[in-house]
Amino acid sequence: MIVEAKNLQKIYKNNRGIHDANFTIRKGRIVALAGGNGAGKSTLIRLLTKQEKPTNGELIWHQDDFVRYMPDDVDFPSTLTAQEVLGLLGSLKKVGKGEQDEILKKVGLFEVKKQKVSSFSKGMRQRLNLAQSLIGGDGLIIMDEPTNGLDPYWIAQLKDMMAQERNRGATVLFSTHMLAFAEQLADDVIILHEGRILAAGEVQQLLRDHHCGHLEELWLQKIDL
Ligand SMILES: Nc1ncnc2c1ncn2[C@@H]1O[C@H](COP(=O)(O)OP(=O)(O)OP(=O)(O)O)[C@@H](O)[C@H]1O
Repeated sequence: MIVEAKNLQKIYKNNRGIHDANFTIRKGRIVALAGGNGAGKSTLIRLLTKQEKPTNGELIWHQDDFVRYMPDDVDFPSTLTAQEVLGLLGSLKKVGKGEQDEILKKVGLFEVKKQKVSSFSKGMRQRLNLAQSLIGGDGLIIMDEPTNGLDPYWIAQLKDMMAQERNRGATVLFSTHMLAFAEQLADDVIILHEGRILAAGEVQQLLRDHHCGHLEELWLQKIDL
């Protein structure tokens, strides 16, 4: 187990946020944080990445490894090139140029690595965001809506990269509002709705337990309660 949430709460002044969440994230799994707009996915990610503190309850960490993070939006300094962005992170994380180039190849930016980020399309910037999250370490990687701005080819590549991360022992947690995408890729799922956990556990087990063919069916069943 990597992290355990016990009665975790983050309540904003408008009484929205995360209410009393209990879940565990297991090592070596792909975990989807799924739910609609305003469900609480980004709030939970801000708690997991320690950008915010809980109002109540706690996150108990069972490992100290560096958490890699792909935010939902990132403003890279536009005067830097892709190579310079990865170079800066590489020197911080002690990752050599060879590995930086491998990552740039994986995300399809190797050929344009000497171009300034200001010349990049939205999709290219998102792939640079993906690249910076892949660099260094093999612990937990947290991705906030990683498919944002990616076309179908790069969504398929992203899926492969996430599976590769899991296969080499890393744990991948990603948020999505697309339940079908979560179902295709994730081993485990945490389904959020209006700040509360509707269901959490192994995807296939949850589907069997609730006699559902798909997560969407499970979600509809739960929000009707
Ligand atoms: N800083 C804040 N102050 C007040 N309310 C907030 C704050 N951040 C989030 N909320 C509220 O908490 C709830 C959960 O928001 P959050 O951004 O975590 O949802 P989300 O699942 O990431 O949604 P989306 O898919 O639309 O990005 C929403 O009702 C939102 O308005």
